[in-house]
Order: sequence, then structure tokens, then C-alpha cells
Amino acid sequence: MKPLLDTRAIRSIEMAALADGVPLMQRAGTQAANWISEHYPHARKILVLAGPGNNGGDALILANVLAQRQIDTMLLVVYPDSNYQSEALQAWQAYTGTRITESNFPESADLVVDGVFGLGLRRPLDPHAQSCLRLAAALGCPVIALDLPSGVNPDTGAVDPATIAATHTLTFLAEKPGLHTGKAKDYCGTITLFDLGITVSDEANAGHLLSPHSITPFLERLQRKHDTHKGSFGCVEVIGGDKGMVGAPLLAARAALYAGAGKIRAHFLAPHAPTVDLLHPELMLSNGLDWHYRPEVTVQTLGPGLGQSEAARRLVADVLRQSPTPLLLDADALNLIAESPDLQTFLLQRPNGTTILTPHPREAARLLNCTVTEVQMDRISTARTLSSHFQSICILKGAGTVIAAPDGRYWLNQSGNAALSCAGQGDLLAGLIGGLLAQHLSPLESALSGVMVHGLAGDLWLQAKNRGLGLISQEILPIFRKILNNR
Ligand SMILES: NC(=O)C1=CN([C@@H]2O[C@H](COP(=O)(O)OP(=O)(O)OC[C@H]3O[C@@H](n4cnc5c(N)ncnc54)[C@H](OP(=O)(O)O)[C@@H]3O)[C@@H](O)[C@H]2O)[C@H](O)CC1
Ligand SMILES: [K+]
Repeated sequence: MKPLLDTRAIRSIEMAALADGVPLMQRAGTQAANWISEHYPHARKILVLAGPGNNGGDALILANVLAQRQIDTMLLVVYPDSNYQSEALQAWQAYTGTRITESNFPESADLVVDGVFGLGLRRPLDPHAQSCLRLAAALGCPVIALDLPSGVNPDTGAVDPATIAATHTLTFLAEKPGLHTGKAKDYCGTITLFDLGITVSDEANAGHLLSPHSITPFLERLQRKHDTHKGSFGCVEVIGGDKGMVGAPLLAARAALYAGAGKIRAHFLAPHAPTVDLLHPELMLSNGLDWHYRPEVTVQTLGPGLGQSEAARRLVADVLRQSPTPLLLDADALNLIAESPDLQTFLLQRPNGTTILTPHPREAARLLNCTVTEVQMDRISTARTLSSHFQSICILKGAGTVIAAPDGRYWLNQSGNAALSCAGQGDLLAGLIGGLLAQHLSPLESALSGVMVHGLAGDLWLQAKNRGLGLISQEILPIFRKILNNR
């Protein structure tokens, strides 16, 4: 798994490498120029924007290399009185291509290189930087961001409103968490890492990128032995479904079925809810206010379609107090917990790390008593705070889902796409994770595998549908069953 390093960690590695005499900037600028020559061999006119710091230095070296290759390179030094490091200064002085300013801005280009700001942006983009970036974006050609798109916060994923979206980001030294979650995902394009010859030690590193490969060892453990029966694969109980919302637990229960759980029960709060799922009669359904814990149940998923009535609140209290099993809390179970100190106390009384919370940003904001904007400005710290506060695994859903463990570790998921932004997907994810828990993966393994497999299923579905419109949530059930069987 690729480690994710925050700015502080990258700065300390950078300092050590520079002290050893490693020419980081030279490598960054030259390797980025080589990448452009390889991937855009037909680009004849390349506009390079160079900012005031070392990100600008990378851009100056790149512009110099490209100009020496007889490519029509146009260099705009955004702040001409910048105090550049010697390598950057030499490249600028040696530069033989065209020098431009805002006033003789080109009318066309084949490619734009954004080297305005990298790790060192400390305040909002000023009007001059905004104007240069706006002019560059108006050219309408692909944009290559050096290290990161200028204005993206590498630690949190927050994005300055003047940032221009890159087609590709060529990032240096290590992966940065902020590039892989939230709004930033719409600004980075494809991300390619150049380690600049430095090996980053993975010891004591909190964050990792979750790749399909990362979950292979967990899925291998689902391989079935001959001498088994349905009871060997656990019993999931999904609880939720007040009036008008019985579909939500039904979807979760079906997801647990497709994930391979041995037995699946669904209990609806609504008294007259159906007692059979005619499409999947394998499910055992019950309804009404008199829920009690059944000893055969090995995993519970609580919350889909539960509503926030007094009866629902009592049910959440009962489950939190009585359930000895791994427990996934979703949707209204989270909303009720956010409102009730008592429920929070019961949640904290559960054994550490046996509960999984699956909030979307609004539910996370309610749990933390803050705004959705605040959540989205720093998704990673939101998930880590919830996880440590409730001693639970927290899955903060959305672009670049964050999975945080109570011990401080976190993962950013790389699979999935916006086609999954449709009714019912949260219920399916909750049921899928329940189904994995039932088959004896640990809560953390189930969370990581469920999130990755759900996203991969969405990616496979999207392959045949360019825009990702109109996914009927259950269409991905057979797809994730296929992934679980084939990986
Ligand atoms: N870490 C690595 O492996 C490598 C890093 N390289 C590249 O270097 C940048 C980081 O360089 P740094 O100089 O620290 O930061 P920036 O280039 O992003 O810019 C800092 C300068 O920008 C000024 N600043 C900050 N915010 C603004 C703003 N809103 N408007 C105008 N000017 C701003 C800041 O000035 P201060 O007054 O705040 O000090 C600095 O002058 C990294 O991203 C890599 O691209 C290496 O070259 C390769 C290896
Ligand atoms: K940049």
C-alpha cells in the first residue's frame, strides 16, 4: 500500500535529502519534462506558469528542458521579482524559449503546465495568481499540475476557488492525502508519483492509499472449505425500516446475501412491513416494536430506513446495550446517536473497535456538531476524530472514502465513482460489510474490503456507461459477488 505523507513529513524527508546533496528540484523538473515528451509527443506549444517558490523552480527547470528540445515553450514567471534557489535561477537565466507576461498572453496552446504553487501555499490565491490561472484555463487545453494543482491543500483536500482543474498531476516524493479525497478529486485528474529516487520509509506512517491489491489477502480468507454449512458463514441481522422506508433494510439484507453470509435476517420497525421478500425468499423477515436479540445472530447492521421516532431511539438503545456482536451503525442510527448523550454513552461502552460507523458527510457533521462544509474541508481529520472519539472504525463516505481506525491509522479508497451517488448505495454498502463480518473478517478488514469492493463494482458498472447516469442500486449486487469470487 502506498503511504500518504502530510506536508510536515514530506518537508523533513526533503530536508534530509537536500542535506545529502540530492538534486530534488533538478530531478522533479527534468522527470516532469520527460513525462510530457512521452505522453504528449505532439504538443508543439506549451505554456508554463512558474510561481515564486520551489514549485515555480520545478517549472523553470522543466521549461528550460522543453525549450532545449525545440518545443515552442512559453514561460510566464508569475512573480518576476521572486527570490529563486540557485538551480531555478540558473534554469531561468539559461532559458531560450519565449518569455511572456499577462499582457502578451498567448491565444492558444497545446498544453499548460501549472507550476504556480505547491506545498508552500499559505493564503488564498491573490488576484494576480487568480488572473494568470484564469487566462490559462481559458485556453481549453490539457493542464499538467506540478506536485499538485495550485490552490489544493495537500493535507486536507480543500480547494481554493481559483484553482484550475488539472488533467494530470505529477506529484513528487510521496503521495499526499489531500489529493485523494473530497473536492480535490475533481481537480487532480490522474495522479502519477515521481519518488525522485528517495525511498520513503513506511514505518509509523498513519495514512495509506487503499488499492484493489491491498484487500486480496482478506478476500483469500473467504475461500470455503468442503466441510462447512450455512451456519459456518454467520448470521447477519439488519435492523431498520420504519413506515415508508422498508426498502433500505431490504437492500442491506440482499447485499449481505450476495456477499455470502450464511443466514440473513431483517427486522423492520414498521409493524405491517412484508414478512417475505418475494425476489429473495432466502431472507428471514420480521417486524414490529418488540425486537429482542437472538443468540444465533453474529453480526448486526442497524439504521437503514430506521427513522428518528421515539421507538427508533429505544431500539438503538436496546441494540447498543444488548448486542454482543460486531455492529455496523448507519443512517438514522447515527442521527439518533448524534442527538442523544445517552446513546453516545452506550456506544462508548461497547468493546473497542467492534463497531463500524458509516456516516456520509451530513451525518458526520451531526455527530461532530459542525457544518458539512467543515467536514468536507478536512475529511481525513473528521473521520479520524470520529473514530478516536467513539472508539469505532469510521467510514466517511463520499469521493475518496476515508476509513479510520481508533488507533489513528487511516486509508483513502481509490475505487468508485459518482455513478454510485444514487439511492440505496449506502444500504448496499452497509449490508456488504455485514456479510463480510459474518464470514469472520475482522471489523477493520470488513470495512476496508467492503469499501473497496463496492467502489470496484461501481467502476465495472461505469465501464459500459460513460456518464454514470441511472444506476439502479441493486444492479451492482451481482457485480460485487463476481468481484468477491474472482479477486
Ligand atoms: N518536497 C519535495 O520533494 C520537493 C519539493 N519541490 C517543490 O517545491 C515545492 C514546495 O516549495 P515551496 O517553495 O516551499 O512552496 P511553493 O512553491 O508552493 O511556494 C512558496 C512561495 O509562495 C509564496 N506564497 C505562499 N502563498 C502565497 C499566495 N497565496 N500568494 C502569493 N505568494 C504566496 C510564499 O511566500 P511567503 O511570503 O508565504 O513565504 C513562498 O515564497 C513543492 O510543492 C515541489 O513542487 C522540489 O523542487 C522537488 C522536490
Ligand atoms: K502546482
